[in-house]
Amino acid sequence: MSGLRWDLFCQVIDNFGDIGVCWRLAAQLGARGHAVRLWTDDASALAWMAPGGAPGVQVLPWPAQPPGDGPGDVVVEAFGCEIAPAFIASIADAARARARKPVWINLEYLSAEGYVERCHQLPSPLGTGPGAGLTRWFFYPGFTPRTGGLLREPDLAARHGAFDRGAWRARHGIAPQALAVSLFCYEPPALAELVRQLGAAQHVHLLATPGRAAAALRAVLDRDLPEIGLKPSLGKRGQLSVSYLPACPQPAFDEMLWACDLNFVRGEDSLVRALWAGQPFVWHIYPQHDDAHHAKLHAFLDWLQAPASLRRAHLAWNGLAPPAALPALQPATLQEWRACTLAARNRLIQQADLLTQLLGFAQQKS
Ligand SMILES: Cc1cn([C@H]2C[C@H](O)[C@@H](COP(=O)(O)OP(=O)(O)O[C@H]3O[C@@H](C)[C@H](O)[C@@H](O)[C@H]3O)O2)c(=O)[nH]c1=O
Repeated sequence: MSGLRWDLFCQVIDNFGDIGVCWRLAAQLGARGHAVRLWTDDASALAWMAPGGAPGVQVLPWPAQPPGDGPGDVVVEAFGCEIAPAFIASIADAARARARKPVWINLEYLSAEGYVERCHQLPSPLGTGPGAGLTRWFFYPGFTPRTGGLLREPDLAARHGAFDRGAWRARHGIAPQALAVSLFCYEPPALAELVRQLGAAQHVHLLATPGRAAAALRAVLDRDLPEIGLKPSLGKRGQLSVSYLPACPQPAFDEMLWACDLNFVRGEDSLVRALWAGQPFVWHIYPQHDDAHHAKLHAFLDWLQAPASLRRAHLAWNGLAPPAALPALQPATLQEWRACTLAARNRLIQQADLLTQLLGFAQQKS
């Protein structure tokens, strides 16, 4: 299906995942010949995440009024954001006037929990208000064939295959024998434990992403671990090399995950990218006040078929077990984690990607 007009709505709660996922979706729609209006209340992160924009994608401020030409063929509210009643009324008008009714979709957060399969593609008919008579459809990303799948560009494997890992590492000053570890996290309780471990090993290069991860690392190094000598070069026992990276565009962020031997990722989008990268990873899940993220983390680890040491690492990293539960990062352990990631990636590659499924769904419901 090509040439549809899409309105994609994104409210940024905090961090970068809301806009990060919406941008990937918008850019992929644009690449497949669709026209996208990405409406957001905070486009600031796109300045570094997508500085060049993308063909077919227009980024617009959150609308006070619906656009003069009415809604697109497909309207997507990402992550339960609520569009204005006036826009909903314009969907209702278009549904009456047009031969092809707009399809209204609520794109949900990613989870491996069982409710996702049960709720994926369920309708939510509106009985009252400006949208009375309309149906909004729930679309759930997920890890299994009975969900909406994950975002995966058609050329991702080819780009990954053509990636020059050695050149990337040399450009970033990583010694050939070093264990390169990327750090994208919130404030993990076991960060000091990780840094202590890495500082006691030989040839480790830690790459800290900007923002909360870099701040958390700096705090740990200043407060808890002043004894760890940080040197710009590797080679001496007990020395840890640290690079503080600048914010980079999404494709460069992906390359960092491909280049490292172990990735610490967080939230939603970088978790998916870590799976595609095929390297060992540890996920810092977005914490929720009611601890709902505990069940979500366990469901993901079950789906991942995480070996015991990887499960322990996740529990320690997310504060569900004491920091000392973080396993030693021996080569055999990392090898086991890599095998687990690759097996998971193989399972996922058999399934249709999110955009293909979303296009099919929109076609079916229009
Ligand atoms: C550090 C960095 C990140 N990124 C991108 C990668 C991702 O698209 C995005 C980060 O998003 P995530 O990995 O999802 O992590 P996050 O923690 O930033 O986002 C989170 O925000 C919360 C509000 C949501 O509820 C969470 O589910 C989650 O999405 O930033 C870059 O492109 N360049 C960079 O240099």
